[in-house]
Amino acid sequence: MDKEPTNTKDLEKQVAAREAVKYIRDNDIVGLGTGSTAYYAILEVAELVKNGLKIKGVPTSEHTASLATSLGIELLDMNSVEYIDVTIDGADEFDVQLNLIKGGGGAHFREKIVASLTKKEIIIADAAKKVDKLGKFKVPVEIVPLALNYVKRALTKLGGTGEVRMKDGSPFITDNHNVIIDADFGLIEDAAKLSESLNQIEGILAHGLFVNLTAMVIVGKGTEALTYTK
Ligand SMILES: O=C(CO)[C@H](O)[C@H](O)COP(=O)(O)O
Repeated sequence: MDKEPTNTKDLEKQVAAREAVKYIRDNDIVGLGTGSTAYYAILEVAELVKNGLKIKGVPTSEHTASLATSLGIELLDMNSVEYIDVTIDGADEFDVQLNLIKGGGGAHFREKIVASLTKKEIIIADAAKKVDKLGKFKVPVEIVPLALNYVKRALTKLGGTGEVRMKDGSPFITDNHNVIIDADFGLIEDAAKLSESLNQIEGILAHGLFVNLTAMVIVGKGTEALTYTK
């Protein structure tokens, strides 16, 4: 990925990232998201650290951990913190309630734990991610491979259809050594209810519906940052 944006969408991601890092304070523990938008936030955090800001980062994926380390950001394991002050992450969709679909990059399990530990979860996105109802983007469901067929049938019972995510001809394997089904539930009328139902299915490690975890969404629009709160 280029450090400097080469198109409007990336420029808007950078604008949102620059606005989001304004919420970081000295000595904060900072959750570091995953994906092409969170990438710009990590670059901004690294720049601030270079200029003297003292923070420790908690990564949401192996990829983010290596990127952050390579940029000189000191990291903590999520098991070693009781809370995280601010997390900056991306999303695949968000609605006016600031509920999200995440997991396009397959990192939603760690992203959800980090979000749950976080006092201020800030989502950065480009304008195209805002929807009236979640669900055009399929809901990523991370599944322990042994339970794949059981979970597939349980998803069908809930009205979800979907295939195992593939990469280069083989199933995509997450950082936690699991597989993902991208489940299509159509447009989702009640994200909280669907989230609860998915939480009940044994064999699902985490799904990509994030309900009531977000404090703020920041969207880059041209050179301006628009902030959505509840
Ligand atoms: O949830 C995620 C990864 O699991 C990402 O935040 C989400 O997929 C958005 O990615 P991008 O910023 O590249 O559009």
